Order: sequence, then C-alpha cells, then structure tokens
Amino acid sequence: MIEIKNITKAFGKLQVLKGIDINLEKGKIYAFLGPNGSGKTTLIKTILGLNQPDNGEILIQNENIKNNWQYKSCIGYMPQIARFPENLNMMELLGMTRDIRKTASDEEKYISYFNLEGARDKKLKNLSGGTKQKVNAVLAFMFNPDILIFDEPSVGLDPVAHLKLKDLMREERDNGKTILLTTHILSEVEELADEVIFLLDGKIYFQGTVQNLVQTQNESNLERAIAQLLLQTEKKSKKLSFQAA
Ligand SMILES: Nc1ncnc2c1ncn2[C@@H]1O[C@H](COP(=O)(O)OP(=O)(O)OP(=O)(O)O)[C@@H](O)[C@H]1O
Repeated sequence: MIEIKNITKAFGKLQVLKGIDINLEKGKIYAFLGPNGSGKTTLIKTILGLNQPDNGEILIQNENIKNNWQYKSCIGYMPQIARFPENLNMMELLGMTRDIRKTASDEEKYISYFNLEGARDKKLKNLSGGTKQKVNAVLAFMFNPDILIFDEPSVGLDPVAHLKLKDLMREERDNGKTILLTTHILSEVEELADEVIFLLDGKIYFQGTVQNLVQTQNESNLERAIAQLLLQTEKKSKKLSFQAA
C-alpha cells in the first residue's frame, strides 16, 4: 500500500531522516514511536507531500507520489494541532472541504459519532481545543480514505472521545484501511498497534509487533522495553563520542 524507499531529509545542517525504508500494508495499524525530535512528524509530512524528501521515493498504491497531487485524495490526516480558518463555523469548513475534494462524504455520521451537534454553527475560533480535535477527526474520516494518518491524535480529547477514536481506528483497520499513528501514549500503542516502528536518530531502529519488541528487549512490558531501547542507544552514542574524542 505504502512503499517508502531510502528517504532522506535535512533541514539546513540537521539531517532528520537518514535513509528510511518501510513497506506499510493494508489492514494494519502502524505506531511510529521515538524520542522527541526523532523525525516522526517529518516522515509523516513527507508521506503527505507536505515535505519534499532530498532523496528516495514514496509509492502509494504503486504510484510515485512525486509531482502527483491526486494521491492525496486517498489519505485522511488528523494533525497534532488543529489550524482552521477561524471565522468559519464547523459546517462551513466541512462544506468547503467537500467542495474542494468533490468526492462523496459522510460527515453527518461522524458529527453524530463524535457528539458535535452543538458545534455546527459555532465559529471555529470559539471551539475548545478538544472540540477542534474532534472536527479534525471528522475531516480525517468523512471521505472514507484508504489511508488514515494520525499525529498524536489523543492530545486534548476527553476520555469518551478518545475511546471512540480508538474504536473507529480498529473498525477501519478491520475494513482494510492502512493506519499510521504517532503517539507517546504507550497504552494506546499496546491497544492498537499491529506493528511498532521505532525511529531513532533518523533511522528505523526497530520494526515488529509489540510482543516482539518486549521479547527482544527481554522486558516485561512495552514501557520497560522502550526505556531499555533508549538506554542502549544513549550508551552507544556516549561510546561513539568517547571514541571520537
Ligand atoms: N520545517 C522545519 N524546519 C527546520 N527544522 C525542522 C522542521 N521540521 C522539523 N524540524 C526539526 O526536525 C527534527 C525532527 O522533528 P519532528 O517534528 O519530525 O520530530 P518528532 O519525532 O515528530 O518529535 P515529537 O515527538 O517532539 O513530536 C527536530 O529537530 C525539528 O526541530
């Protein structure tokens, strides 16, 4: 479904992605993990065409995404922070998005699912942070895309909305969608992820199931396995800087 081949990306002197190779299949939820600044959002934005990679290529449904904007219609994206035209109300925003996309949409289903009835006529600038995130969720799901990308989706959501979002992700995975998720909430990873992709220092440091990760680190749970991974890499980088000195 998504083939990522040797992607590199630098911002000035900062080499953020140093050669990423992954194949992401249909019907799976992939959780991208890694410390702050490890390149998770940069990789996601590259898949979305919001960043141009310096090298490498990305194929979605067998088509190279370079200079090809049509592929974006098969992706639903829920960003970390909602940024909307503030003077529109929710229905105007959804209507405008529908007019641009010109494809069938099912916003009413998701307005009702996320309990957004009361937000219909309110200006977006006056909505709470969590309500804006729910509007973002409606935008991500309403066109029934084959690929769904969530960047820290639970930030600001109340527990009911968070549960509903997780249920919907599982349902869509079971419908054959490919789901990419970045999160720092490890319980979310344990509950949802079919595979974990751990980014470190611009590379993929681990790819496999949560169970694999826990076993390879010889730990009792995901939190401890991740801590163990980070400790190992800290030791490695200290050793390298000691050798270089
Ligand atoms: N447009 C940009 N211009 C310059 N530097 C950038 C840009 N976007 C990201 N970076 C830098 O690239 C690095 C990776 O950032 P990125 O947001 O991909 O990390 P992340 O793994 O998503 O982090 P977090 O867990 O904190 O969200 C950071 O050092 C960040 O400052």
